[in-house]
Amino acid sequence: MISMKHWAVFITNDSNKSRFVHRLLAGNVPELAFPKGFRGALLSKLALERFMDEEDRHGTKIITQGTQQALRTMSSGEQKKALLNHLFENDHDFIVLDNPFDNLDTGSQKELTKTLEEKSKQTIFIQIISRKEDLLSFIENFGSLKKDELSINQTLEKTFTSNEVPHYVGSIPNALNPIEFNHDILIQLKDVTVKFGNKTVLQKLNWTIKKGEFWQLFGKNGSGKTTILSMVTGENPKGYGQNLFLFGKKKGSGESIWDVKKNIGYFTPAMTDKFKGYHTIENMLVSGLNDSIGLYLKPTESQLRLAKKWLKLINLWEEKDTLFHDLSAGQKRLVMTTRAMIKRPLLLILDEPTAGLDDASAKLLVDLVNKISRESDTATIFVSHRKEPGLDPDFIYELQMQENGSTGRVISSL
Ligand SMILES: Nc1ncnc2c1ncn2[C@@H]1O[C@H](COP(=O)(O)OP(=O)(O)OP(=O)(O)O)[C@@H](O)[C@H]1O
Repeated sequence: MISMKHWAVFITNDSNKSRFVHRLLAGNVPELAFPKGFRGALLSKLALERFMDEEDRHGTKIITQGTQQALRTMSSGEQKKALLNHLFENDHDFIVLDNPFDNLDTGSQKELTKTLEEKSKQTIFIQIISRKEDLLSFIENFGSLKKDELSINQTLEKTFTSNEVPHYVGSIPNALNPIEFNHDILIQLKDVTVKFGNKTVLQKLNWTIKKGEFWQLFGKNGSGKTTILSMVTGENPKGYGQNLFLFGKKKGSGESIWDVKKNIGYFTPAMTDKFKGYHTIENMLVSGLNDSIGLYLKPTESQLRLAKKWLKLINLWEEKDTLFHDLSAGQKRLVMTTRAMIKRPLLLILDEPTAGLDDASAKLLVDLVNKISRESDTATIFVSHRKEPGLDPDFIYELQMQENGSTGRVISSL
């Protein structure tokens, strides 16, 4: 009988995680002393992405056979549960859990913890982990991955080396061409309801976002956070015919999607993961001024001067010619947040910007967002399941799931 030795492998933004996971699944990590022929499976965002692609391209339902709904339209929690059930139904000796709690609300985290605890008697788990608070309590073997090198640590304490968080230098740079908007209210939802088929997802929501306000959008998996964001960005056709006002205009009153988008800076980590281009980080920043990903026009002197100010602020000026592709995950997030902010939009939307980051990088990003909110009159919506230590929003908009759709409530933290 094989002993149930579970592992946590701590990674930082410098670790070559995907190479390591690949080696693990191929049975190529002798440090863990797994028997030959041990069969492993992977619970990760990438694994989910593959199932979604398969469904999009060939209509093949593999992990959601019991339902009509497309995997891609499910909430993160629903997707993870579907994949985990699928993995448990098949015979595996070990399962690699790549940051399993990312994108999960606290209720779903507890539920997942319980399931994993139960299953830990039959299946070996290897938790790839970047936030200390996520450690599964039944794990007693620890390693850390620096670049490609796995070191085995005797104790948990030895696994964590403190990362110094540097401070930002200077203040948030001004806009090149400030956006003219002379009203106080940016976004207003009055009794907005959204249904998919028979299912009501949002029920009579009321939300007013004013200039300069800092909001955290909070709610369980499946409560409708992504849906409400797609109403705010004007992308969701379900906004037509409702009392939805975007930057002073009623949705459907002849405004184009670009009229709305020019006022918004948007970042979600999926943008980074999918971004395959080879651009310098300087060009990446400048492209944020044109709302494009690549850079199609030669940047002007004033655009380059502005990019320099931002790069100095985030301590990446020395790296201006580095390819975006070659940055660490934490640096990429800082660049993408800055890129979303460089035009000084009226509204900055950051959708789970800290998911998958280690503690030090998450803190760095949170500090930047607090600073942006303090020093500019851009309003911010920060979506996160975690109570991010140090995040300092003015208000929380909480979606509360009810039987007939989520309702919203405002919690002031002023
Ligand atoms: N196009 C669609 N068709 C059917 N159902 C949908 C569609 N889009 C979303 N839903 C459902 O609406 C609900 C809300 O989904 P949404 O993605 O907005 O939640 P969320 O709060 O963002 O979740 P998470 O935190 O897990 O990302 C979910 O139950 C989801 O399955």
